[in-house]
Amino acid sequence: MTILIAPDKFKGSLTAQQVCDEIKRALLEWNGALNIVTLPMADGGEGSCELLTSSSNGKYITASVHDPLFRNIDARYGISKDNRTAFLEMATASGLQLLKKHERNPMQTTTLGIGELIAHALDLGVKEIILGIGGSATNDAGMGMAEALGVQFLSTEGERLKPVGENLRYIHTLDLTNVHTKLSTTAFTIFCDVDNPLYGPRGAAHVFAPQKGANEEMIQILDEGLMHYSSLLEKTFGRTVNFPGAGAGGGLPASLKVLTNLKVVPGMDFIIKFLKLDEHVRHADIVITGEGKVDEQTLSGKVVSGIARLAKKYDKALFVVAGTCELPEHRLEQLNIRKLITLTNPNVPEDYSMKNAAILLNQRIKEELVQHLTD
Ligand SMILES: O=C(O)[C@H](O)CO
Repeated sequence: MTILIAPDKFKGSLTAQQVCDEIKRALLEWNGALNIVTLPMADGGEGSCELLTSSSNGKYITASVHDPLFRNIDARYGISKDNRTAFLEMATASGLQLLKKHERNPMQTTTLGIGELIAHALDLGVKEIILGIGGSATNDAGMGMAEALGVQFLSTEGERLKPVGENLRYIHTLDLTNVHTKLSTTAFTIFCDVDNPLYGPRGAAHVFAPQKGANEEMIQILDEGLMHYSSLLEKTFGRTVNFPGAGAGGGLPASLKVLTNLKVVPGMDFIIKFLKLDEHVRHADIVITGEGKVDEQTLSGKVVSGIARLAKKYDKALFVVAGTCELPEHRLEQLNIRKLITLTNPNVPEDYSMKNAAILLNQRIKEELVQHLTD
């Protein structure tokens, strides 16, 4: 029997690799003859750069860049073994996790750092850049990133503007004289965690700026800035930049769209294709996936729903392991799960379950999954 184990991380307690290892150990303790394939997963968000780098037998490169508040930090990206492809995650250089809560302010934050990482990879001579965006602290529509790649943003008076969200509304001209020469010859793919447009009620400012520290007044200013920048880019380059996904990462895809030959794809679809997951699921008899918390978000393009889609396509029995499940039974039906196994229990405090997730996982697999397979 071939069993595929392809879970996401259990955020705050186990990495995807640890979840794989624990499930595998429990199953082999039951039956050492099982053929087990483990594939630690990510959905395009946190952990994707590691996933893509390790599945390409790649290595990591560290560069000194600027964080969202222009402070120096070291950030890393992956590069494939053949040095052809670089794998970057926006959040490593421009992410919310780099700021303390009181520092969050999308009027003053920049994507300069992720642009510097891109420039570093271009200087190394990669032919392809794959960039995961989301979890950002910014709403500058990629202005900082573009500046790191050689664009200068000028005001009506011809003065250089600092690349932060607040200044989008003041951009009058883009000076492209010193734009990085490799931008036009390098393939760019962005994978996004959301499909929001650049501006408007579902745009970057209205939907994501509040979590980055914006109040109502800032949201209005940022949204107007995005609208202004969008029409300037359309006039200058003749390309539409208010497309689905342009509102991800504080609007960064808008700038990349006009500077490169950009492809924008949903994160999970990209990972499924990159890891050839179709093949793995097709060859398995049983598929096990999971994540820390199964909830409404699980149903919209996360690892569990992506794997569930494939299990359904190839008619494979699907088992889901979760720290907790907050979805009612009828919402779970669409995932077509043979059995859902949860680690938490109403009588046990959540932090106990989080701390002891590895032990609990081993126990539950033996008690519930093995039991089910034996029956
Ligand atoms: O970074 C952000 O703005 C959100 O994660 C949506 O992409």
